[in-house]
Amino acid sequence: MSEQQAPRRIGYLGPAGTFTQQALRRLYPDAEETWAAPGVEAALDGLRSGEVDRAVVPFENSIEGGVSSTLDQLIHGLPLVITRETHIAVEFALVVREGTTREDIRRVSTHPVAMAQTREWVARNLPGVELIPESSTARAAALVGAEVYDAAISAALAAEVHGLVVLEDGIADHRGAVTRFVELARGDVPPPPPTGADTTTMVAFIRDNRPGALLELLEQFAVRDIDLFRLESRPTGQGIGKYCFTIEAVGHIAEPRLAEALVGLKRTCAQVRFLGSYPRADGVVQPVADEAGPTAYREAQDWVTRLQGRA
Ligand SMILES: O=C(O)C(=O)C[C@]1(C(=O)O)C=C[C@@H](O)C=C1
Repeated sequence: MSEQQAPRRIGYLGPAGTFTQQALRRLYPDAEETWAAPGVEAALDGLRSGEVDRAVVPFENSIEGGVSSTLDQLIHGLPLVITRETHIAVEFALVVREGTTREDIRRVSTHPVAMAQTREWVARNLPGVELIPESSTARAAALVGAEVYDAAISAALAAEVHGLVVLEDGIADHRGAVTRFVELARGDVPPPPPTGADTTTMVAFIRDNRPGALLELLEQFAVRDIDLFRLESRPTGQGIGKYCFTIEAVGHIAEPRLAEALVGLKRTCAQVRFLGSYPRADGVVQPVADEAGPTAYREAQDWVTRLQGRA
């Protein structure tokens, strides 16, 4: 079996009981060797150093948008690529030590993305409590067990894992929130074959900030009939106003239109980082106009080749 089919060891954002662990179980129902990393950065460091062969981390939340801690780790450092994704419905519970009542709660902890999704509920139901961010919802739960906090906002599963009880269930501000998780591999792993329902993720650093620079970048996709479904700017860390763009497009690098768009980006941007082509979790196939399909590209390329007198 190739390395791509059978990764040996898989890292994930731990400890046990995170939503990320649920994503890992969905992606690897029979995983034998897993490693609960203490944070996204540690999980990706472990992947880069070869300690694990794949890492599963949160990437985007339907309420909060891109998970900055993950995006920022992918922008710099040894290249990593996304090879798969999955969506998990996030349902939060307020978990406490046995015997704790609402009146006892002073300090509540959770992951910042979970905090953003439950802030209104907390303000309404636990006015005046102190909210403290932790590296994951399950770590917050573990620290409730260790009596560092009075309550955590986590998956109900985390209560079970860390010897706590659920005081309130279904506490989200917005029903139906979903988090998208990705499986990452080291940058030399080739993309999985195209399925017809694929996503390509990349990061572009524009050369200099001038009028029309972003439009020029977007043109690479527009003229090739490529649908973009997420465009997010992140600071490069190189000074105020220095940003790069995370771009997510419908299609696979094996398709000529996507490959050409990447050629265009590479020519016109200061730097481009390819973050993978992989199957969409929802399997939705978006139709491609005839003139942007592989046959049109092949015919046009053959025509140019003939004109060049090379065929
Ligand atoms: O802390 C966890 O349990 C995670 O898996 C992380 C994470 C995230 O980063 O978005 C996952 C889902 C929820 O939206 C909140 C937190």
